Amino acid sequence: MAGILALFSRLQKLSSPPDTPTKLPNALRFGILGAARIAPNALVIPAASHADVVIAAVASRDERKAKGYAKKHKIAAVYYGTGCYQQLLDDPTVDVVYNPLPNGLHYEWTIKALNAGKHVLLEKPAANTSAEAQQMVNLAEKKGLVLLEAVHWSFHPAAQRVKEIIDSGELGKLKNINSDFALPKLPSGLFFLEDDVRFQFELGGGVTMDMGVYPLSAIRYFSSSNLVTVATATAEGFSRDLERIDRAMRAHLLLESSVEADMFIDLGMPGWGPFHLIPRMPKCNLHLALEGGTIGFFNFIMPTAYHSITIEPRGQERRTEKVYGFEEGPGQEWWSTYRYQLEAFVEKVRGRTPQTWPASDEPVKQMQWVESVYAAAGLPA
Ligand SMILES: NC(=O)C1=CN([C@@H]2O[C@H](COP(=O)(O)OP(=O)(O)OC[C@H]3O[C@@H](n4cnc5c(N)ncnc54)[C@H](OP(=O)(O)O)[C@@H]3O)[C@@H](O)[C@H]2O)C=CC1
Ligand SMILES: O=C1OC[C@@H](O)[C@H](O)[C@H]1O
Repeated sequence: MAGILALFSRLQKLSSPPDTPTKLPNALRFGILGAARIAPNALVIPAASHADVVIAAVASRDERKAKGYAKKHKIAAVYYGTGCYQQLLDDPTVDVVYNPLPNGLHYEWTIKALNAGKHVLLEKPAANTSAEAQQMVNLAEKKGLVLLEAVHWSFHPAAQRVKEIIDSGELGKLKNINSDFALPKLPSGLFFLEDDVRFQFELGGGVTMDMGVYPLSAIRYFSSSNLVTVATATAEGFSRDLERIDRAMRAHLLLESSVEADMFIDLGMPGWGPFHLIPRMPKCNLHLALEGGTIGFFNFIMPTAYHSITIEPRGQERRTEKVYGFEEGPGQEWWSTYRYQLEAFVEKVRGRTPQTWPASDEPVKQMQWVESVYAAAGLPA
């Protein structure tokens, strides 16, 4: 019962932070490119509990959408119509650009934002290709600006606790990683409709671009290993663009230090039973096999709502951990992965040392791995 009450309390605080400090006079001013669905959860709500972040501007191609979004989220400056994204970049009062545009536009608008002298919080995946990602990383470095690909889950204390257990050596050497992230196809189209940006090739669609980034980054993070090769990859095409867009992907990866990994991702798992009418449960699991036992990490992508870390040393009793905060470090148990990520991002922009920070070539590796999966599956990058 106490667990259920704690869960509801966290969920309530996730959408409505209990701590909304007065903003600092010189707080960082963020501008959002596009009235994207993800921006409220990934930035606007987390910003409410950060004294050093103001959501100052939004740009949307559609005037009504722009004004409605700005009103709903209390954003003072609104740009709309043709050229609105560039107008936001030209706004001298904007310090940081949040780029949640469709994947295929990440490169263009991040390069433009960096050239306009803005720091960039960039939605995943960073770009269309690893060559583009490399150019973005190089430009940010040259300009002395912060560029972060929003791989938010790795900022959460639960993810870091799992890594700590692996690195402690308690269970010996890591041998195998299995990672699933899959959502059901629902008759109502509750998750993704067929015209979603995720299914459009020209906009950088495909499940490996969209969801693949999570298992692939997790495999890299927990193994601390580079990719040797994608041994096999099998795609299931999206019905309207079978040859170019993957709705689901299964891949088997061989890594350095003899670690092997499997990933399964799906943007719309068909239901089961008569006429596939019974929806499947969403999947979001990590399973790690080590020489001396296993670790299961359930819900590694949205751990704030609920997660569990199950450690099973061979021949010994299983134990379960749940980690909603750092023993020493920033955070509250209701902080979302996005809030932990924002904390680190602001620390970096302010020239302080964040609790954690990815290596600067992470977005490049990310795209190399995505490219390798597509190549192995015989699909165009
Ligand atoms: N970190 C996370 O947990 C998540 C990350 N994402 C990432 O965020 C990004 C956006 O996803 P999501 O919010 O679901 O997408 P949406 O479709 O809701 O938003 C994308 C925005 O891009 C703008 N846009 C510009 N050009 C186009 C175009 N040709 N077609 C469609 N939209 C266009 C639109 O803004 P406007 O019309 O207002 O100008 C639109 O609102 C993706 O990169 C995705 O991978 C998504 C979900 C979760
Ligand atoms: O967190 C997520 O879940 C569903 C995906 O389609 C989305 O883009 C991703 O970031």
